[in-house]
Amino acid sequence: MKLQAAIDRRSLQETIELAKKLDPIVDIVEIGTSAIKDFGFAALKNLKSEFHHAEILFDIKTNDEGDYEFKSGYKAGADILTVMGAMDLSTLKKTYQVSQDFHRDMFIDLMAMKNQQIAPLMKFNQAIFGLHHSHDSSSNFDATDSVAKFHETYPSASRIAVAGGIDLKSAAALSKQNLTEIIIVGGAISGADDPVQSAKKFMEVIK
Ligand SMILES: O=C([C@H](O)CO)[C@H](O)[C@H](O)COP(=O)(O)O
Repeated sequence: MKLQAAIDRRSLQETIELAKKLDPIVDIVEIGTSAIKDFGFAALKNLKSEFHHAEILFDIKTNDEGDYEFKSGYKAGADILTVMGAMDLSTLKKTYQVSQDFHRDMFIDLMAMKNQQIAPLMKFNQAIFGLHHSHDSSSNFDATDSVAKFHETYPSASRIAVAGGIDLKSAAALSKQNLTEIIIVGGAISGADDPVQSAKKFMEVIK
């Protein structure tokens, strides 16, 4: 299982400094949606060249203009880009085509989608399917249960990621369950007093 550490709601300088500190420790560093919106690709495009170990994901949550946004994101250095699964299928076809052309990864964010709405997305068989509990939701999220239900319905989806308030306990449970390729941890790492130590603890729990 891989650890993706998400950096959200920080200044540009803090985002870049923390990304570089996390690079040697985690598998994927996520530049969160807030940073993409606040600063844009132009401010972040040199980051990848300063990385030595981790992959970099820009959480752009594409809704439309799939071709343009994905080409821009990969050219800015992303290894992985995100698109919202609930959007028009033509947008996902375009983002998938661009990801294949660039030989990089597409992450389909399944936020707020019902299990049965997801079936048409299975044709994107090399994509990462992200079970993502909304930051704004007040409902509880059982990550292992969501993964189990998704796997039962879509056994062919081999690349599963999960996000939304993941803590050490749920990381350990997901690791034991052994169905998830990537766990995404935001606040529990980037909001910790010592994000590097916190990331190390998550790595210990999942390896
Ligand atoms: O993608 C995210 C969210 O939509 C805000 O942009 C977060 O990075 C993701 O949910 C992980 O963060 P935590 O829920 O704080 O672990």
